[in-house]
Parts: sequence; C-alpha cells; structure tokens
Amino acid sequence: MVRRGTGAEPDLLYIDLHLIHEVTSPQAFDGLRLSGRGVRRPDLTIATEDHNVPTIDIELPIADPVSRTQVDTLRKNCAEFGVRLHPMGDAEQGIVHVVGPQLGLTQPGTTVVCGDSHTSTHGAFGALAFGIGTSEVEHVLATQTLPLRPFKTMAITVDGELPPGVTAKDVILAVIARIGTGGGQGYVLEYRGAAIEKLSMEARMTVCNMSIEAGARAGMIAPDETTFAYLKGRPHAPRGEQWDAAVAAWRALRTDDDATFDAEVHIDASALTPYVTWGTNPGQGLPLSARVPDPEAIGDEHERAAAEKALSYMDLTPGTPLRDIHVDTVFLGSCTNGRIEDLRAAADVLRGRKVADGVRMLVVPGSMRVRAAAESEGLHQVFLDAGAEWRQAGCSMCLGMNPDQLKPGERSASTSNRNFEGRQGKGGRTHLVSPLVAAATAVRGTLSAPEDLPAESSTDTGDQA
Ligand SMILES: CC(C)[C@H](C(=O)O)[C@@H](O)C(=O)O
Ligand code: SF4
Repeated sequence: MVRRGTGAEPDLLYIDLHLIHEVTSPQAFDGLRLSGRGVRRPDLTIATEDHNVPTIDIELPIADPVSRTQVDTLRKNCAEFGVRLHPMGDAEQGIVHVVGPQLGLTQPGTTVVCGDSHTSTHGAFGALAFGIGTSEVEHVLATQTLPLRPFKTMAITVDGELPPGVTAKDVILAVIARIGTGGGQGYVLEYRGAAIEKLSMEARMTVCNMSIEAGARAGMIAPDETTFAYLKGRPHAPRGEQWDAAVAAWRALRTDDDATFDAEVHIDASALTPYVTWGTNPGQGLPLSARVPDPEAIGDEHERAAAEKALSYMDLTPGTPLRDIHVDTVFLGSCTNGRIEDLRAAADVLRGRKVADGVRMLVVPGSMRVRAAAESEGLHQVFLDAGAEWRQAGCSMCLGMNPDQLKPGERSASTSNRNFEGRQGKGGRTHLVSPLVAAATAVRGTLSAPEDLPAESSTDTGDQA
C-alpha cells in the first residue's frame, strides 16, 4: 500500500479550527506583529482564558502578576488581531477543550489545532486534532495551514461491556498502563470496539484527551449517531439542509472494515475495574484493588528505577493496599473530567454524604456553561451540602497555574490527566482517578470506589408528601 506523503516533503494541511489560550499564544502574536502579518482566518480562530484564571473572586483583578500579564496580553492580542475571545466571567468561557466541543465548533473530519497537548480531546468527534508548539501557532495564525508528515496508525480495540462503576477514565488509565507513556509515540490512536461505541461523547472526550499521555499526538473515534446527536443544534453546528449534507459526509468517515493498522492493541472491557495511579507518570496505574507495587519485582531495569523514584516522591511503601492511601485534597475538574456528566456522576455519590474531616474537595466545572448546567440541576448544592467547594471555570488545580495548588507534601485524588512531580503544586502528590473514585475518596478520605462506602444514612422518611 502506498501512503500519500511518505516522501521527504510534509503535506500541507488546511486548519479548520484554531483554538487559542493565554499560555502559548503571546510569542506567536508577537511574531505576527514583528513581521507585519495579520491573522489569516480570524473566523476560524477562537480564544478563551483558562490556565491562569482564578476560580474564586473572578470579578477582582488577578492578584498574581504573571497570570494577570498572561490574561491581559491575550485580551490585547485578540482585540488587536480581531480574534473572538471568551474572557473570564463570560458565559462561554472555560477550558479550551471543553469550549470547542460545547459550541459545536469541533466537528467530524475537520483539522483542529491548539498550542496545547490535550487538543487530542477533539478527536472524540472523528476530527484530526493535535497540540502544536508556539512557533506553529504563529504559522497557523499567519497562514491557516500547517506542514505535517503522516503518523503511523494504532488501533486500540476495547471489546465487551464495561462493568458498572467502570468509566472512560478507567479505560484510558488501563490503556496507558498497558502500552506505557511512550507506547503511542509516532502514532495516531483510533479507539474502537463495542465498549467505545457505547460511550457518550463526553466519555469519548475523556479517552481521547489522554492519548497524549500515552505519547501519541492524537487519538480519534469514528463519528456515529452519538456524535451527530451531540452536535445537533449546537451554536456552530450546521443547520437545515446543511445539517443533512454534513451528516451524510460524516457517515462516510469511518475507518473501512478491512483497514490495516501499523499496530493493534486489544482490551477486554469486562475485565476492567476502577484504576488509580500510584506513581508520577500516567502509565504508573493499577486497579484500585491492588497494592503499591514493589520495585524489586519489576524486571525491566528502567521501569524499576522509575518506580523507585516515583515511590520515594509519592512517599509510598510497597505492599500498601491502594485503598489505604490517605488524601487531603480531592480535585474534580479539568479538560479530562470537568464536564456535566462527570459532575453528575460525582454528585450521585456525594448526595446525602459528607466529605471526610480533614479533606478539602474542589469542584471546578470545565466551563461556565457546565457550571450553569450544574446549577440548574442543583448539583452545586449537592457539592456544597457535602462540604466541597464550588468554583468558577478553568484549568485550576489540574496544573496549578492559578492559586489552586497543593502545598508541599499534600496528596490529592485528582480527575485530571497528569501526575508529574509538582504538577499540582511544588511537592504535591497526585493520584489520577475517575470522578466516581474522586467522590468516594472524598467521603472515605482514602482512595476508594463508591462500592466501598456504607449505604447512605438517609434521613428522608418520605412522609413529607
Ligand atoms: C500550558 C499548556 C502548554 C499545557 C499543555 O500543552 O498541555 C497544559 O495545558 C498542560 O496540560 O500541561
Ligand atoms: S485542564 Fe489541565 S490538561 Fe486541560 S488544558 Fe488545562 S492544564 Fe491542560
């Protein structure tokens, strides 16, 4: 089979959607200014403030001078170059990877880029979506194109049915534990199989979001009825006849049944259980029912050394049941798990229960729209009644570029995607978990699944009616 573009020259891709945030755009705009260029397609470019924004007191000026400068610079750049911006407090503001899909901007068959590694999220729609560096951001701003060499292809087939309580987050943590943080390098991953087809769009985004944590630039899922139903009626989705034509074209995008891949991985969904990470990269994960691994038992020298280093940073002893690990912080949010279904799942666990003494739980919706939806369903009240904090939208403690950080030595259960050393604050320790595990952990104070919780002590006698 001859593959187009395998020669020395890269292909030149036209970019259908360019997402921008405050962290990776300032030098790109500076570059445009220096060379006297404008933004080629402001209509295909959209910006939001997410990384540096505080999640409380957002009506006040940003206290941290670095964050304030980042956000002010984005505002100035967007005004000068005519780029649509959703600033802090705006009804459409939020994490860039939550905002694009919810506006219906992310569509099947399109090319989506952003100066952000988790752009892979948008692949859930059957888009080719990947993160780019700041010089590439400048290139796309100036030309709306990007030179690119083809990737290798990897099929990740998740067959069977997920057991109750096992979520998209557990699927992707299990995938990364299997193939490793370098396993996807050079590949675009296609997630397929019965268990993937059954996932909602939000769950598919959770899976594709973490493709980058397996080393892949992008991950995708074939568009289907679930995709079309999600998109229909969204502000930027096609309408009327254009909608019908679009759906007809999108239906043709699926991978052929007889397609071959450069690599294949098979996972049996029915064998999966809730997953948590014990180490300092997203591949260092195990079923919640397991124990902290013993580096001595790891054959591969490299992996053994990495495990030793990780356990020392995480202050964990081999053999400790993962369920016995105490946390002091629970973070529910991020572009991995900060959508309305994630909040609903966690609220279902927390309803009628309390966050354990000594545990702080932060609930940070992925966007202002998610926040509004949660409030209209009363979820915020469930979180507040349980003793959690209900915040404004942004990246928040996913990486702590705002005041939401772990203190040195603090330990979190976090629904985000990276557990690197210091990721959530200098000296902080992170266990990556699903929203269900996050909520149950908040109640028990140690890493837990909802099934570990005693039945709700309901005071509702049902005689009010
Ligand atoms: C700040 C940004 C460049 C970074 C990324 O590329 O992913 C961030 O979003 C992250 O999650 O670490
Ligand atoms: S939520 Fe986290 S992973 Fe997502 S864009 Fe923000 S910092 Fe990056």
